[in-house]
Amino acid sequence: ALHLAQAEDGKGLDDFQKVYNAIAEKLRDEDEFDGYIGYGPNLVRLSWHVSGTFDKNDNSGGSFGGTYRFKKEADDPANKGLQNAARFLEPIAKKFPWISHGDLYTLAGVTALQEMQGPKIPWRPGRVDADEKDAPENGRLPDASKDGNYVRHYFGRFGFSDQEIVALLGAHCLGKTHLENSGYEGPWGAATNTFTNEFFVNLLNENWKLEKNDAGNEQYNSNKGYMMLPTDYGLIQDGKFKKYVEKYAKDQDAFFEDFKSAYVKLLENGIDFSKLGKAYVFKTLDEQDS
Ligand code: HEM
Ligand SMILES: Nc1c([N+](=O)[O-])cnc2ccccc12
Repeated sequence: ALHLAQAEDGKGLDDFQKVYNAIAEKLRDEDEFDGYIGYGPNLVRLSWHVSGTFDKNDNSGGSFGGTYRFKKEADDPANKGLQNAARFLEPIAKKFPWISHGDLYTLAGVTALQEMQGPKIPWRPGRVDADEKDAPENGRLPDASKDGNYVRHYFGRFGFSDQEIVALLGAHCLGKTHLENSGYEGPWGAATNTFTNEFFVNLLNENWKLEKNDAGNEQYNSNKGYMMLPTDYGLIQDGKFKKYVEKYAKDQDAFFEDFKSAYVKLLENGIDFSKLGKAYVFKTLDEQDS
């Protein structure tokens, strides 16, 4: 059965907004990380990796139990590089010991997206820390060397449509690949910490060359120094995906709307929130300054 959400007792919007603000202020303070990209993209990747282990067939994995805190999950080779995000969040967890790890990891992704000018992401608390025995085994996260059909099959495990898959991958407008983490490198120039639809614009506008990188892996590079993973590139090789790439390249608002829905679905997979009230929508730091 689905995990029943149990919100941290007595905690409401103001309490979670305080956690949001602590993360957002730390993001602003520590802006030099990763060549001045900052921690935002890394936090978004963490929120996806803790959720992407979900398997609808037995409702195992997913964000509910916060099991990324155990080495068994954190040491998954697919999670290499996310130690930075975990270290970033340690003082936040200490300052707010009442928040569950699953809620912290997902709230951190929401905070990072909103502070990087992304869409407002409705968020619900109620994930409850589980034991190490509940941590999913390694190998549930996707392989970047594959093609569009692999991506469709992979996300089928979560019940995501073609449109949801393309929208989700739009998060690759953020940050970069690091050879020492994943065996892929770049882009430096185009790596950003602002959430836009440019991943889709790049995919359609650049002329991509398949090249072997310094780790011996093939990736697509453009003469402007942009890069795409084989799985990224699969979105324009596959006609059914390509029409959504074109839609989002033309209409950033449509991308924001569809990304928001697919990202919430990703973070809430496997959890029954029906006993909770409506989702929280947090104010950005800028909205609170004025
Ligand atoms: C087919 C599915 C996916 C594959 C194969 C994939 C693969 C990768 C790889 C290899 C990296 C580079 C990691 C590194 O070297 O540091 C990366 C980074 C990233 N991914 Fe994905 N990813 C996928 C889906 C997603 C989704 C669904 C999201 C979020 C909704 C996401 C968000 C990110 C972000 C923000 C980064 C940049 C991290 C940083 O700059 O530290 N990815 N991804
Ligand atoms: N910035 C990125 C791009 N890009 O086009 O700028 C493409 N793919 C990526 C895959 C993972 C992380 C960042 C990416």
